[in-house]
Amino acid sequence: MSKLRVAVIGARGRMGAEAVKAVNAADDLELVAALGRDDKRETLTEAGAEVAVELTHPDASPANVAFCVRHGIHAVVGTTGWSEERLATLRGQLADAPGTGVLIAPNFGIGAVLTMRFAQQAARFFESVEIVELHHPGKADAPSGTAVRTAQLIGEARAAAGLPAQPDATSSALDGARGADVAGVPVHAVRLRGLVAHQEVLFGDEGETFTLRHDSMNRGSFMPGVLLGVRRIGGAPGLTLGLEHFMDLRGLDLDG
Ligand SMILES: NC(=O)C1=CN([C@@H]2O[C@H](COP(=O)(O)OP(=O)(O)OC[C@H]3O[C@@H](n4cnc5c(N)ncnc54)[C@H](O)[C@@H]3O)[C@@H](O)[C@H]2O)C=CC1
Ligand SMILES: O=C(O)C1=N[C@H](C(=O)O)C[C@H](O)C1
Repeated sequence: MSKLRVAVIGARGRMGAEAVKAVNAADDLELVAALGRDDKRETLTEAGAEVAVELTHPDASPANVAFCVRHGIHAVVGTTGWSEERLATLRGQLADAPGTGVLIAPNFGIGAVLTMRFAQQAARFFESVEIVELHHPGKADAPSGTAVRTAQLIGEARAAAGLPAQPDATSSALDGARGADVAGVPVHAVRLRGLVAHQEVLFGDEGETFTLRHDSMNRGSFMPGVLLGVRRIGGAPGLTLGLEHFMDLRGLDLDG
């Protein structure tokens, strides 16, 4: 059986280095290119990459992915910062590249995907909800892509259930004290030496609170999700948003 030819873009970064190790350790995958910031994108085509894992910086990711799509290379993207505008541009690029697949996953951690799903399911039952994401101090963006996606999913679930905006009597606050408003959900970002990637979703209502927490203790935690994406993306043309689409979530279906 021939091996799937995989490239890693951002290969010398924290996540990219881990992805290089994971691809090298997989019997069914062959690492054909490992690109750093100064390498030409043409290295991907010269190496005959079939799938590229993209783990760079929000400012660099759209151009890297556009190159892949133009050359029929499937992309598994973990980089954050994919705004609606950037996604719309990518959808246009994919329309001209039938057969090419791009997975954009805010978080490759299985527990993080489940946290998002459970938060979506719990959202309609509580008056209040806030998100606290906690990361290493080297992280470029805030709030995290995972927190933004979680807040969007909660906001959609609250709207679908007809819930009003959350009550909040704050009339005097220092800038930032109530976090960033994402889809009506306050999101707070902590940056602390010693942390890797963590998130709490706090729900509250009369007399009770309910907290979902996920912790990635190391970047190896993301690799089963990266490899799942690499193996599945060739069979999923177009844009896939979120690793959950490649996971069997039967029994965790969203109703309504
Ligand atoms: N989806 C997920 O599960 C995860 C996503 N991430 C995201 O992945 C991205 C990278 O995170 P880290 O590895 O921690 O960052 P990092 O800063 O350690 O690594 C990024 C690497 O990309 C390189 N780079 C920048 N521009 C480039 C370009 N145009 N071409 C090739 N390489 C380029 C940098 O030189 C650096 O080596 C961030 O957006 C982060 O939020 C991080 C962890 C998990
Ligand atoms: O930069 C990180 O480290 C992480 N980035 C992703 C995000 O922004 O959600 C995923 C995870 O939180 C780790």
